[in-house]
Amino acid sequence: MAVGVLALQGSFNEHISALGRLGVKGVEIRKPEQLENVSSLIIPGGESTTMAKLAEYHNMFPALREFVKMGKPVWGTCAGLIFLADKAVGQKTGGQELVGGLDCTVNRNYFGSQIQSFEAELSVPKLVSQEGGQETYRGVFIRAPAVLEVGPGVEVLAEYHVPSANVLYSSSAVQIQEVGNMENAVPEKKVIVAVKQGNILGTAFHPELTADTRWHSYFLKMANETGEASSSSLVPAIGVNAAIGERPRIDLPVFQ
Ligand SMILES: NC(=O)CC[C@H](N)C(=O)O
Repeated sequence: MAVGVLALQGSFNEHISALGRLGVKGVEIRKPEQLENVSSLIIPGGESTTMAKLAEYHNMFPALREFVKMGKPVWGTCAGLIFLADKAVGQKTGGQELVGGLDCTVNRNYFGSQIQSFEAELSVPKLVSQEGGQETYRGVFIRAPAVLEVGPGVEVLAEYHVPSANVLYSSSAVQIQEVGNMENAVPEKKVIVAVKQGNILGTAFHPELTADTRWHSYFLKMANETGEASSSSLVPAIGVNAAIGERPRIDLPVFQ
């Protein structure tokens, strides 16, 4: 069965294109009944409050919760991670509905506003042990969330070392302050940016915006392990530098 991509708002086209590069068909999901035709689902990045309003308007929440509860593989990237978290802080007044299922607390805009978006090389040992390729993964963080706390069943797949110049003083409010004076500098802090709990995968960054398809391949293998996804999903990852002898490519965001 094809992989569903929630297509209410955000980077669903980019996910579909990344799946396409792995030879897998992504199906746009906009209505609850369309979830019956897919065995796994990607919830893209975007803006979670807007996405939640659209999901509510289209009566998607009960079907999405049911999908997660049934143990079908679901991957949330950025806003999608917020959707899947059991708890989110830093929400707009009035809050927003969440799908939940992932035993963690996220901070919606942990790293600050849009202009504080960044890219970073992440250490991803689990991903590399399964997918191969280069040791690090280049995460694109766009007004990104971070995971503040995880429950016992949640595996941490990647952490980001917040540079000591950008010290986060509060975990519940968006507050990144520049430290001009080294006397005030506090030690580098780590925050969780990729998690897995059973068949739920969450990444605070946007793998759909880079040419490195290892996270998509990782998710497809999760989906295949449940025995429900189409066998065509079993294709190797095309990680950056994965091909022997290939010169390192500059992994610019990909819009295809
Ligand atoms: N790039 C993203 O998906 C950003 C998510 C954003 N922080 C939100 O609240 O929805």
